[in-house]
Amino acid sequence: MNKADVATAPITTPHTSWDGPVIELQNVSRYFDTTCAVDNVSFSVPRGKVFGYIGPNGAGKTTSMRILATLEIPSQGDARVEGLSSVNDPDRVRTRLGFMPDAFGTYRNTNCAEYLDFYARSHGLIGRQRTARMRWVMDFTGLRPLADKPIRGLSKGMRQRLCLGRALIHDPSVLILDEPAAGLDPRARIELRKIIRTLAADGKTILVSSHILTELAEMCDSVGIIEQGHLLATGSVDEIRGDAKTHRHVCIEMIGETQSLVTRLEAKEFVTKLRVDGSRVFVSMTGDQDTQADLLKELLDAGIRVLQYRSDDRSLEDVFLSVTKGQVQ
Ligand SMILES: Nc1ncnc2c1ncn2[C@@H]1O[C@H](COP(=O)(O)OP(=O)(O)OP(=O)(O)O)[C@@H](O)[C@H]1O
Repeated sequence: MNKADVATAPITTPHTSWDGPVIELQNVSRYFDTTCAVDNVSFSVPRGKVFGYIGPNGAGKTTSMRILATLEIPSQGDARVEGLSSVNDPDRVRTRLGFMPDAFGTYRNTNCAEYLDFYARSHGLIGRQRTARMRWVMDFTGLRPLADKPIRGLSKGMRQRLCLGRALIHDPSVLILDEPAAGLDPRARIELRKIIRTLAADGKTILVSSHILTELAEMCDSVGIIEQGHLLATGSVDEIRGDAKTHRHVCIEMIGETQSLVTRLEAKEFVTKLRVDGSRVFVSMTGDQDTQADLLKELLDAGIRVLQYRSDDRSLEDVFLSVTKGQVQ
């Protein structure tokens, strides 16, 4: 390929036709002296999906992400990007992934455009290809009006965008985002969520960590909960919530004393748990939405004066608290 061909080549890194898991951790462990930061962790993410990595401080999220990003060597196991080993093939892995670390290290005297240009050059982008890629990243992240602004003058939200832009500059097929929403205001978080979903819709495979669990619920196709290096649960958000399709939690608020309602509910085989709090009765039950709707009809037909009848599905926070022990290492 001559120089002119390179300059007019499509602005994408070559993506493989790999159709296996795009991200894969296989029995990864990492020790720091006696601390086991990551303990035999395995999970995989298919192309175009977003995997949320949830855990308290010191759980091992950053260490696992750094291993995948070729910045840390595992004590055991392997991490793979499009089938390539982060341990044995780090150079090729780096061409396929963009890493947004939780701490933003910058050269403070540079401006946004210089910063992105530096990373574009580091990835070997040249000529019109580099210019076009820079333009795309600035437009996508909304940084174009700030191109000449010194980095030291950027808000937290804009810094995060710049850091994401840096991770995207070489058009990687995999993105690893370590706590990208930390410190952002609500609007910036919503915007970040949209950006991540847009990138996934474009075929990028994304591993994102957060302490902000409800954020992950909306953004991720599947999640993993990690604590003290152990992956405690993985699955889709519904699976993690405890099979929401077959287990339901309903809050019934009524006018009048609750005893007649409680007696009626206790007689139901599908009711597994009851708790009364003033005029409200919290019901755990097996069954689907028809079971839930039929119960409401029965209560109304029986003359029970229902004021409110609402699903009280467990939030990810509840799941997180019940799965983890609150231990920090
Ligand atoms: N370079 C290192 N040397 C020694 N211990 C380390 C090192 N890196 C991480 N650890 C330890 O490994 C454990 C996991 O840390 P890690 O940063 O991966 O957790 P995390 O889930 O990302 O936490 P946070 O949410 O606070 O960033 C912690 O006990 C941490 O102190």
